[in-house]
Amino acid sequence: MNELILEMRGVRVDRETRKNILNIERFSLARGELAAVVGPNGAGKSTLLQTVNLLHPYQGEIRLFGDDVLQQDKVGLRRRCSMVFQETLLLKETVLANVAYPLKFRGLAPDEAARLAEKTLTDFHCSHLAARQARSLSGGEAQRVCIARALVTEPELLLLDEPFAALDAATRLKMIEEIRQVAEAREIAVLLVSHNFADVLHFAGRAIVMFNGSIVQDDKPEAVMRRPVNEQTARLAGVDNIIPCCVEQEGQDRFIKLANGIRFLYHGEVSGPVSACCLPSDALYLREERTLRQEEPWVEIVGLVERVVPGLGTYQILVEFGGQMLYARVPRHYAAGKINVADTIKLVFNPVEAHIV
Ligand SMILES: Nc1ncnc2c1ncn2[C@@H]1O[C@H](COP(=O)(O)OP(=O)(O)OP(=O)(O)O)[C@@H](O)[C@H]1O
Repeated sequence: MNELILEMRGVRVDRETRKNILNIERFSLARGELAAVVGPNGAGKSTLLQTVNLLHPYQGEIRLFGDDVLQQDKVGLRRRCSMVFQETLLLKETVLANVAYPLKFRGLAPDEAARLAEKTLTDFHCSHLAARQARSLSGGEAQRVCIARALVTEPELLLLDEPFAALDAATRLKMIEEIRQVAEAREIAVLLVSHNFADVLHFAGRAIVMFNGSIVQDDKPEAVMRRPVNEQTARLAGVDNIIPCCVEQEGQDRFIKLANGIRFLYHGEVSGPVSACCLPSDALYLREERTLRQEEPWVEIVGLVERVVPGLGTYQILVEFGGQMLYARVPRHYAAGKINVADTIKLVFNPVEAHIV
């Protein structure tokens, strides 16, 4: 089994004014594992990272690098971790001095600290910024320097609290990819808080979904997207079709009923009350695009085209059926110039792709 970098058992964080800001039954992270933490505002994501970074008093057990935090020198353990925040907390000094600072703090000679800082700036493609005053940097540059400063100490655990939120999409993706490569090469375990599920899919092998201080789902990002644990998670993961539905029980069988009398046999699990049917737009096909085999239980939806949104590779078609809106992704060569607003359109899906929440 992979060496565990972080283990949490029955960890609770309370405040004077609020109990259970964090309530983690069990959680662990292995060396080199890349995990993303997602959840709505106030779910406890930052509290989780800060608690792991030993900034909050807690009840329960936290082990870092195999050691119980309460039995160990916290400074020593914290030095093996680095944390980056959404705000770029840089000192009023040069970039080089900022990146060298954590090394000097650890007692390295100034020359050696500067040498390692320069190397890290080069590794992280910002050596050209070394002599600049940190306060004069753009948001993207400053965040890049913060990441370099976090990596200069060669941490074993990197905690990233939404550091990319203010960056443009291209810079964000580039930085995420670079951090992923560095983390993989150096076997750094990473916990990344993000509100952007596309970033999560790019970066992490595991998505941790939090609500009200607790972890409600811990799975591969694609599994969270295709089989979200509840409707809110489906929205967080960007599931584009979350259609109100009801369940009809007939003997052993369960049928899902959507608008317009559309009804299909459901083979998945149903636990607790049902609010909606998640149907990713890539599970919907144009009727004409698909050769339907008799043995496959395809469900047909007839609707009216409301909008056609051009895209690279696929067009997004917004379809109205029985008062419901549905997004479908259609290959460009089927859609461009052929599907127009107010057209009647036939879509099909295989019920195995539907997921009930
Ligand atoms: N000092 C405090 N006293 C009382 N409540 C607090 C305190 N600090 C945080 N909280 C509450 O704890 C909850 C979790 O906060 P946290 O910042 O961890 O959430 P988050 O998931 O990171 O949110 P966001 O996505 O908005 O950054 C919130 O409801 C917040 O208001």
